[in-house]
Amino acid sequence: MNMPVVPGGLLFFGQVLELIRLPPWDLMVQWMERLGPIYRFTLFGESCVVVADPRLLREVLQTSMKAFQKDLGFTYKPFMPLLGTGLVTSEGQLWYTQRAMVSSVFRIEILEIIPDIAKRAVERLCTKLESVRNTGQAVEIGEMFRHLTLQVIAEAVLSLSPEESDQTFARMYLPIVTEGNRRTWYPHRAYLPTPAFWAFRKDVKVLNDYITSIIEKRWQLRQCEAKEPSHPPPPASAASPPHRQHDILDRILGGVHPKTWGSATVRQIRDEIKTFILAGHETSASMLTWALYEATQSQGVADRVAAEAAVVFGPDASATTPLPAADKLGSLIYTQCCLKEALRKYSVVPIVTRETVREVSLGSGRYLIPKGTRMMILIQGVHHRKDLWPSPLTYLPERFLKEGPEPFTFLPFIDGPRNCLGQHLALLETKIVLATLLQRFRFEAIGGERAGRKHPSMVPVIPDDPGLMVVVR
Ligand code: HEM
Repeated sequence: MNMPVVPGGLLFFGQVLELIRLPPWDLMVQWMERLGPIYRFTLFGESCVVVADPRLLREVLQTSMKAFQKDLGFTYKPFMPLLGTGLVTSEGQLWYTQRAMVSSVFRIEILEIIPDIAKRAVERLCTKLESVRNTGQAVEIGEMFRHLTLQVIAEAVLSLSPEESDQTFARMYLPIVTEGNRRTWYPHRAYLPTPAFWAFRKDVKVLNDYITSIIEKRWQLRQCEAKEPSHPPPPASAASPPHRQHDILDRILGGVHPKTWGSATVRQIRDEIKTFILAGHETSASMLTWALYEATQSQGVADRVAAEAAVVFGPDASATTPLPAADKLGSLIYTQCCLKEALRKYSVVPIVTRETVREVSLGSGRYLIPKGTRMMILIQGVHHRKDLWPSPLTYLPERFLKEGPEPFTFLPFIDGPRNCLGQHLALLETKIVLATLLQRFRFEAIGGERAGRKHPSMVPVIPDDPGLMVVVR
């Protein structure tokens, strides 16, 4: 393969012992600093190629993308019961059709309702924070952000109320995510018939039944509405929420022809919905957590966000102040830079993997990669390269005030045709939240230097236990 190889390692097992000691992506970045932006190592007898070079990544993610597929047997395996054949994990024609169907919903249509949903969610959080303000009581803000982002995505996708999101949905959903994370590091948990194994199966079934029932009832409701537009609304339920807006489910159902309606369509929509919710809340919560952490470390950053918020929301903005028009929200420029810099410095998703489906040559024939090779796109490596990002470990939101960045050098949402569908939603939602919080409160992180330490194994990357504890003033 004509590229540097990580030295040492055990026969067959390769570098596995080294990789479980440090956060593996931190170690891979150290290897990158020694060996360069493309190298390989061995894991359980398989060759893994790590890439952190923008030009080569353009080939992997764009120009030669057909030679690569998602690595379903490895990275995504523990989450397959949630992701199914949704957008993140589908391939070929199915991916193409589904992506075409929801692209404009995520890029344009849904963005109209996100600011109001985010505003309501952050106001609920402000009420909770008011109750601990100046008491000296510390709260774990990361957990609060996870609830907030789950409420936002659950309302945008299914019009769920915050209570349904926190109580019914979070209770069904979060144990599955927790077990999925455990299975990433202890894959045997997916095979041994322990109580956790059976609980996981039951949790997945309950969640599937719940979402299927919402989809089927909503479909029937839409059919009635189409036949009889003045039909009195049915009693409020998850299928017909009291304040049902034109949510993502409605927009997807609007594109389904009655002739194609059936259990296969329902299953596919169910997998898409589970995918949007999984892909769309922990990542955004992690970005918010790190951006807030950095604001606790620099009063200058916190004050600048607060000043920008005062201009955009009004100096005395409160729960009842309506949000300004969408174009004015675009003026939260520095706030957005803070979020982007958090994505760069902490690389919330530090790595994504692919597998070659045929032999492929990269770098104008310099590297010949055999079929079946695992490709590791080292996002954190690209974000921490000193030649691309001077002083890479320093948090400098101003970097994003300039033109750029150069293509394939800023990859929190990757790039190319399979880039993140929810990136605009995520940045819009979180800039409203961050600006509101820093305008109204001052936060102090407790725990000293430990507060900024990354959890060694969780993806998206979050602070290490006990999370980001803050006192509110
Ligand atoms: C800070 C927030 C987010 C980050 C860092 C993030 C990151 C990513 C990354 C790295 C990928 C590529 C995964 C791969 O290639 O294997 C991805 C794909 C995806 N993301 Fe996000 N994401 C975020 C928010 C969201 C939100 C809010 C949604 C909303 C539903 C979302 C939906 C998706 C979907 C559907 C895909 C698959 C796209 C495709 O393959 O066509 N993401 N995201």
